[in-house]
Formats: sequence, structure tokens, C-alpha cells
Amino acid sequence: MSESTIHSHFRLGKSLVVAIDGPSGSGKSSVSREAARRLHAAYLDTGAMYRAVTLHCLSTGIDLKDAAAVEHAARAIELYISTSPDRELVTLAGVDVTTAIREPRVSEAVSAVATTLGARAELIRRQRALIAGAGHRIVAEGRDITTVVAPDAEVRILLTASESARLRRRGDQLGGTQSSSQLQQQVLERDAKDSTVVNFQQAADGVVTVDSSELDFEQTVEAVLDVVHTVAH
Ligand SMILES: Nc1ncnc2c1ncn2[C@@H]1O[C@H](COP(=O)(O)OP(=O)(O)O)[C@@H](O)[C@H]1O
Ligand SMILES: Nc1ccn([C@H]2C[C@H](O)[C@@H](COP(=O)(O)OP(=O)(O)O)O2)c(=O)n1
Repeated sequence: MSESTIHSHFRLGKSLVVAIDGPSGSGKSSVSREAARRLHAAYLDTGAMYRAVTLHCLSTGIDLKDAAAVEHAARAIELYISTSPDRELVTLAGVDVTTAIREPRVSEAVSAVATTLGARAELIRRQRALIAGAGHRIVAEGRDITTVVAPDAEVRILLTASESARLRRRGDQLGGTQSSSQLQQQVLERDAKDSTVVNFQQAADGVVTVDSSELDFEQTVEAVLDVVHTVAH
């Protein structure tokens, strides 16, 4: 579908929340960002918020096994995240941490924050406020957007890909710097840990699955926009 066709279907100003969940490396961030651009919508990377809390704990010596301390950190931090699909920016107390939150040490530790329920509750509250702040015209992606953060979203998608595709994509994204066991830990073992608190492996009722295993990036963006068109029209 062309961009102008999409526009004729989705008037600016009308509520359009597109919720996208899926496992690590399925293409959520890159595909959601591009879909948001084409829909002239905002974009929210909720995983970046879990990463920012994790980075804060690592750099200030907060014990990630101490649930009360992690919850307190999630409530107390001065966290800013851009919701423009054209400006990737995350700051902690005014310091740019956009790149630092992607470091492997954060990827390896982030499940400790994701499985701390008090921290989740606080981040979910902040995510709902960001969605409202964007006038409910936003593509929001993560693990629990379709089920918990925005179960009433106009469009709900589970973006999946085979394990081998996800490992290959993450390896390429990190420039071949990670060994295969490091990638397994950062992708598959992390998903297994995160799955203990949220279900992003199977589509909930009303959630449409897009399997990107055999699709390239552009085809995946188009598949997502086709679902938006079909479901939200
Ligand atoms: N359909 C696709 N085919 C090939 N590569 C893809 C596809 N979707 C995403 N990618 C690439 O795979 C990598 C991981 O994607 P990303 O959006 O970070 O995934 P996630 O947010 O689900 O972890 C990125 O380098 C991205 O450009
Ligand atoms: N809505 C969300 C988003 C992310 N998380 C957790 C799960 C992940 O381990 C981390 C980081 O998420 P992120 O989307 O950045 O991870 P990947 O890009 O898939 O590697 O946060 C979550 O529990 N709930």
C-alpha cells in the first residue's frame, strides 16, 4: 500500500495506537520505528526504558537482586525518552545514555529489572503517560504492550522470527563482536527469563502474528502496515 493510501485511511488527529510485541531480534524496534514514520505517528521503545533503569542500577551500584532497591530506582530516576521516530534519544538525569543502554553488559543484566514486578508497574505507568502524551497516535513496542500496557490499542501485533534469524540479525547488528554463546545468552536466555513474567511467545486473543523469518526489512514493514490497514480501518 502506498503512503498516500495509508494517509487517506488514517486521518491525523484520530486515535491510532499500534501495539507490537515480540522476542529479542524479531525486528520490533527497527520495524516499529519505520512504520511510525510512514504513519506520521510517534514511536515508543519500551525496552529502552527497562535498559535505562538497568544502566542506572549498574552505574550506581544498586544490587539488581534487591527488588525493593530496583523498584525504588525505577520510581526515582529522571528518565527521558524521545517519542519521535526520527530522533533516538534517552537521557538519565539529563545525561545522554542512548548508546550506553545498548551495551552487552546491559543486555545481559536487563532481565533482572524486567522480572522485578514493582519496577514493571512503574514503567508501565510511565509508558501509558507517554502514549497519552503523544495524543494516542503512536507505535509502541515491547513485550507486554498488546496485553498489559495498551490492551485496547486499535492494532495489536506479535512480531516473530525463527531463533536462527533472530540470532543472525542480532549478531550482524553488533558488528560480529559477540561469540555465538554470548549471542545465545543475550537473545535466547534473556527471552527465557523474561517469559517468566510476560507472555510474548504466543499471540493473545485478537493479536495478529507477523512472522518475519522469511521477510526482509522492507517486506516486514509492509506486512505490519497491511495489518494496520486491515485491522484499524
Ligand atoms: N525482516 C528483517 N530482515 C532482516 N533484518 C531485519 C529484519 N527486521 C529487522 N532486521 C534487523 O535485525 C536487527 C534487529 O532488529 P531490532 O529491530 O533491533 O529487533 P528487536 O527490537 O526485536 O530486538 C536490526 O539490525 C534490524 O535492522
Ligand atoms: N515492554 C517491555 C519491553 C522490554 N522488556 C524487557 C525485556 C528485554 O529483556 C529488555 C530489553 O528490551 P529490548 O526491546 O530493548 O530488547 P531487544 O531489543 O529485543 O534486545 O526489556 C519488558 O520486559 N517489557
